Amino acid sequence: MVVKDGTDNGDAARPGEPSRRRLLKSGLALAGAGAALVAGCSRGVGQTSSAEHSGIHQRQPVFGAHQSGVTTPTQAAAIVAAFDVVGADRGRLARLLQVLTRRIAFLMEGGPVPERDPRLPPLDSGVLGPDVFPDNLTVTVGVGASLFDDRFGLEAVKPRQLIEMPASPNDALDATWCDGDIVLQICSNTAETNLHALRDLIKHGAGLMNLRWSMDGFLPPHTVQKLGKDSVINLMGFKDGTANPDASDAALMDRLVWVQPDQGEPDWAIGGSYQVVRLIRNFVEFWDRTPLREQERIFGRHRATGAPLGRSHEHDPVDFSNDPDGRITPLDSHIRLANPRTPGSRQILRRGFNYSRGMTRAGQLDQGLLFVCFQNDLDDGFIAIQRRLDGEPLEEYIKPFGGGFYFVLPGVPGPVHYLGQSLIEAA
Ligand SMILES: C=CC1=C(C)c2cc3[nH]c(cc4nc(cc5[nH]c(cc1n2)c(C)c5CCC(=O)O)C(CCC(=O)O)=C4C)c(C)c3C=C
Ligand SMILES: [Fe+2]
Repeated sequence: MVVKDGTDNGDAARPGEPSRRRLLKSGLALAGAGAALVAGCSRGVGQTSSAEHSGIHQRQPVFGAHQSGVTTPTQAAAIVAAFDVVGADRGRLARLLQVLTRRIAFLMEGGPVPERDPRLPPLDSGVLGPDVFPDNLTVTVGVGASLFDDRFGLEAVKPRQLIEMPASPNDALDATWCDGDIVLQICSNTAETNLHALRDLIKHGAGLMNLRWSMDGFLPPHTVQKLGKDSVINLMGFKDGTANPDASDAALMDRLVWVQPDQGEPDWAIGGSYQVVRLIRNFVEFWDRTPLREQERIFGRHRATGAPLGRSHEHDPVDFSNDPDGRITPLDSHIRLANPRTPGSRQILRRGFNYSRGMTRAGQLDQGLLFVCFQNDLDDGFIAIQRRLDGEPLEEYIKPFGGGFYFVLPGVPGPVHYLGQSLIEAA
């Protein structure tokens, strides 16, 4: 069967896809795949096939007040990719946002890939096979400060605190790894699903956006998807995320993460969030030669348990009031500077990943942290925390070299809308 699909290669954009018909079809396809798996092997009650076990059918919501991928429990794999918009035409920018919405909806919902005339390029890269499974995919779209320069007439509707990421004293920022008009945070259960999504979005965005930089991230699979408990293990061997605010608490997320009507932000931005991405190299060979006690004093937590120094369990409360001189937890430890537990110190929602990309020319491992965090107040959130961290002992072991500040667009209310529609219509 040859089906003509609305790709960006000459066909009109169709915001709001996938259609009900496609959803029904994909549901049938998934049901069929499940039946085939059940039929294909004899399993006892309670046993699951490897496909079911791997969560390929897991699906996150496409529509809602907020985009998925911010408060969603962290997936095991990620790509953060930044793009520059081609040209200086607001109509084309709207078209790009429509195309992205349509493709992201398809990729997150999954379904069979239509065949088409083999004289044309195939509709899909094929790297996942003939059916696209959702695999817990989220694609979260943010915009950088550069989108609000004079190209698209959006200057007057820029989020109040959105600026290009300034360099902190320990940074060695490389411009080719920084900023971008648009950022896509692609997360799912597997690196393959993310690569497939990125290739699809690059293909359909061709002529409308160009890739600027891209970084793959991962987490140890056994540390993710423990509902409500977000700590994972970073490449310095420490539990990361322990003190994160509870992302399943909607009222707390409204207070800390999602932009609210009383914040003086443009109306279109309500329901969005400020996102910070930092590409931070870890000098892991040097770290691995550092005594454990020193490592623990640098972070202010025990490595094996994640417990605060002097305590036994990861989620034991942190209390600096009985340790004013830093005898237990050094005053310049990472957690004490990041969150001194004084009135006015504000929490952020961290959602980072590890990265590893081989070795440097100097023969060292090139590993680090793809740091990501969200907040509804950038000045009181990341910027205030980073200022307190400037000069911390951890700096001897890390070197931030890229990333950016972005604004995550509000969610898409339903199938007839598209990402960033409120922004385009506010201009
Ligand atoms: C400016 C924000 C932060 C940057 C940049 C950052 C880099 C960074 N962090 C770790 C490892 C850990 N961080 C931990 C806690 C922690 N980190 C930040 C902020 C930044 N970290 C905050 C706000 C907190 C929470 C503090 C608290 O409330 O107690 C921890 C401890 C465990 C945890 O709570 O997550 C670790 C470990 C690395 C390796 C790193 C850069 C490479
Ligand atoms: Fe940290």
